[in-house]
Amino acid sequence: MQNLRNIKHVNLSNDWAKLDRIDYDYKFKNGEWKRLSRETYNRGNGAAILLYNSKKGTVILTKQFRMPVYENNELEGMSIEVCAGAIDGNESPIETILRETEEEVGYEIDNAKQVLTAYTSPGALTEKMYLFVAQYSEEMKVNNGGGLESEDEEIEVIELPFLDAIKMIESGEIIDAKSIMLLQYLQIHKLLD
Ligand SMILES: Nc1nc2c(ncn2[C@@H]2O[C@H](COP(=O)(O)OP(=O)(O)O[C@H]3O[C@H](CO)[C@@H](O)[C@H](O)[C@@H]3O)[C@@H](O)[C@H]2O)c(=O)[nH]1
Ligand SMILES: [Mg+2]
Repeated sequence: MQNLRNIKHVNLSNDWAKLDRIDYDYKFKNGEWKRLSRETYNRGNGAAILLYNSKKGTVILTKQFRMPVYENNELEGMSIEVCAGAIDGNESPIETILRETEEEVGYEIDNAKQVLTAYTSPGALTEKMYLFVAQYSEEMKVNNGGGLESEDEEIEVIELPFLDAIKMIESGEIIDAKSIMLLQYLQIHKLLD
């Protein structure tokens, strides 16, 4: 890029994920160069999916404790979200989401459609989320979900009417961005009544 030079990464933390301070020269539109720094947290990319059943008018969501939500004093840390997970190693987003759908909510789905991609917090995170939707039915249920014990996950699976989920966005019970985006995607495209 012609307006960027001398990029230097200074690692601040390298534990579960990586936090770097990235120093760089940035050229403003008026031609002035200035040295800037931005802290950038890298925990990889992620994939999320909203399962819906257009015959029953229902969706599948999850509920779990999220420490960052607790830390920000919201809903005792409990977060209602679509099924989601971090993309491991060489996985593709679709491979991740099929695996997470089975682990977290217990469905083996045969078709998932990627409908959106979104940076969840572009001022701070490198994370890009690949967002999917898929139809589910009873026959696709293969286990009770709940997440992996080996990863200390404790995920409640919730099946509820789509319209109730939409109301929960308005009431502030659903406050997770990727989940709001996917529920509104179904609403905009009228995939459920
Ligand atoms: N030790 C440790 N373990 C962690 C940490 N962060 C996450 N984990 C473990 O890693 C697992 C990750 O589970 P996933 O299902 O793969 O990811 P997720 O937590 O659901 O995150 C998804 O949603 C996030 C929020 O939108 C996304 O940021 C993320 O990319 C992903 O899509 C968690 O259950 C937890 O056991 C951490 O800081 N330390
Ligand atoms: Mg998850």
